[in-house]
Amino acid sequence: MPEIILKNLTKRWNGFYAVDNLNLVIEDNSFITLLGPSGCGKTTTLRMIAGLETPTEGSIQIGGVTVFDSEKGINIPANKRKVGFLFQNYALWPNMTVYENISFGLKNIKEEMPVYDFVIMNNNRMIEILNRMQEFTNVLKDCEDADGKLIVNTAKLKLIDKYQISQYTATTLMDYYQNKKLDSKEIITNLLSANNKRIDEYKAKFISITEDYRLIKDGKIIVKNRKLDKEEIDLRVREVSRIVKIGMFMDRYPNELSGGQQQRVAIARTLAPKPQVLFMDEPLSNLDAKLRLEMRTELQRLHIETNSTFIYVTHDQLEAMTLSTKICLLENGLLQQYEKPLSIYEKPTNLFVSDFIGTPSINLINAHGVYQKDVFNLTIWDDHTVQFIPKNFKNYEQWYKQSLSEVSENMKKVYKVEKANKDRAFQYPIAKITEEYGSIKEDNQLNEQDFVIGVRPEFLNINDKGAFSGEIYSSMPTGMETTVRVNVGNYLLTGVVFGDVTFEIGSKINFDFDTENILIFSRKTQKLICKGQLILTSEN
Ligand SMILES: Nc1ncnc2c1ncn2[C@@H]1O[C@H](COP(=O)(O)OP(=O)(O)OP(=O)(O)O)[C@@H](O)[C@H]1O
Repeated sequence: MPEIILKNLTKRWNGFYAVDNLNLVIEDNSFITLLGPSGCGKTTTLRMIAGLETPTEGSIQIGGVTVFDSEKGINIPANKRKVGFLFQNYALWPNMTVYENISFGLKNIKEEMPVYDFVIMNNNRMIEILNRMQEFTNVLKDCEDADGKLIVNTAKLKLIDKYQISQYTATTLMDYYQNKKLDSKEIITNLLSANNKRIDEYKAKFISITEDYRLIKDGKIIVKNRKLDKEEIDLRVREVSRIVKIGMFMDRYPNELSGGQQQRVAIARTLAPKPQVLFMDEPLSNLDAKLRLEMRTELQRLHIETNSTFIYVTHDQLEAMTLSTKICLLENGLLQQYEKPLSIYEKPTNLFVSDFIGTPSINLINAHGVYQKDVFNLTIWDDHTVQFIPKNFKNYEQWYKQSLSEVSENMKKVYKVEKANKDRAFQYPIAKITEEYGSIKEDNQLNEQDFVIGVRPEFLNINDKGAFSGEIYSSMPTGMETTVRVNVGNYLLTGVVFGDVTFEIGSKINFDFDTENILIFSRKTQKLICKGQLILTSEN
């Protein structure tokens, strides 16, 4: 499956940048989620790659083929990009059976394709099956009722499923069985001679046949602009139905299926034409919570089984975390981070990413202080003096200079053209019991001594020996874990305690951060500086 390369991809509507200079390499066989809050440009990005939206600038390559290039004037339409779509409103045709819903699109395909000999292919397949006579009769015997009568539909499905054959081949095999003409030796001899006759006819026309039944002439695979054969259509329908486990519903109408089953049919319909890339725009958002979870598992399996590249749009960070090989996190049309889910969770590049990823959200704490002798000496929560000891990090001055210059580079870009939507910094949340007004520093007053500490809830370690003290503000046990909020002065911290634990509201507790996984960001540039440890030095 192909690699997708986006270069300087931009979509602009007048002064509004929906997607701004996006550069991305989507590796073969990956499962990418485009993630971000509402309006950040996810759907626009997906639609541009798929060919449903024309970018303003940039280029798109799919599998080495340039499908869009604003400078070279290339724009291959969506139906020629070999891509499949699955949207949240998957609308199956109500007047068609499941089989017809899946096969309908296949009947309309007409393109250059190799020519196969399905007669020889099916004869050989039947020979293989009949050579294992005992197994074959056992399969059919399993489908007899108490009176020894074959239940035809069940038997057909069983054969299709077990031997991965089409319904036509299954019918022929059942005819042999039901008419008691099951002298396998004789049938095999007849099938072989029919094959030899066809091969001789080909030879007379200087045509030979490959192991996978494609025809060859003058050393070249014969290719024809043709429609799919009914045998090919049936094999494809059966193959995709097996993958999404709907083989038994082929004759039902959509209104005779549950929501999850309908969604599976929609997936099968999308997979049937073998798209190079599968685009999914919030395909699970219409399903209830339980079904969503089930379908997530199905999608993960589907990705492995089909070996395709999946591009998935969601605003649900949990869905992105659990499904993707990589997350492409967008905000306000700009790429924030493109990495494996856990790397994003553990090392978010900036405050926006740290806050967007993770449930419950990360605790963000404003800090002020100086960097001396490889350590940050800081004041947090108005009156606590703490030390942040960085892990594998040196030379903050240099880091700050570099980070500031990168930000001002971006600013230059921002002001070069009018970007109506690019003039605000991310307003990160600081949890407090009561809101204060007028105390928030303006961006232009911030400097290299302003920081934000980030603590994931699982690193809040409530224990008697903890150096910090606080009070339980709320406690929400789920059985498996308890989400607890602790207040320190006017500030609130969220923690997750694993196991069946409860806390009394209002009780005094001690805590610390017993880990090297605490994050420190620059408040001025909002970028991650490094990870490290946070220890209390004194509390006034
Ligand atoms: N045709 C259009 N004309 C003008 N602006 C548009 C148009 N289509 C989309 N936008 C704007 O572009 C921005 C990005 O839209 P997009 O649909 O890509 O967001 P999204 O991240 O998919 O959001 P959601 O999760 O809400 O679907 C939005 O602010 C939207 O209002």
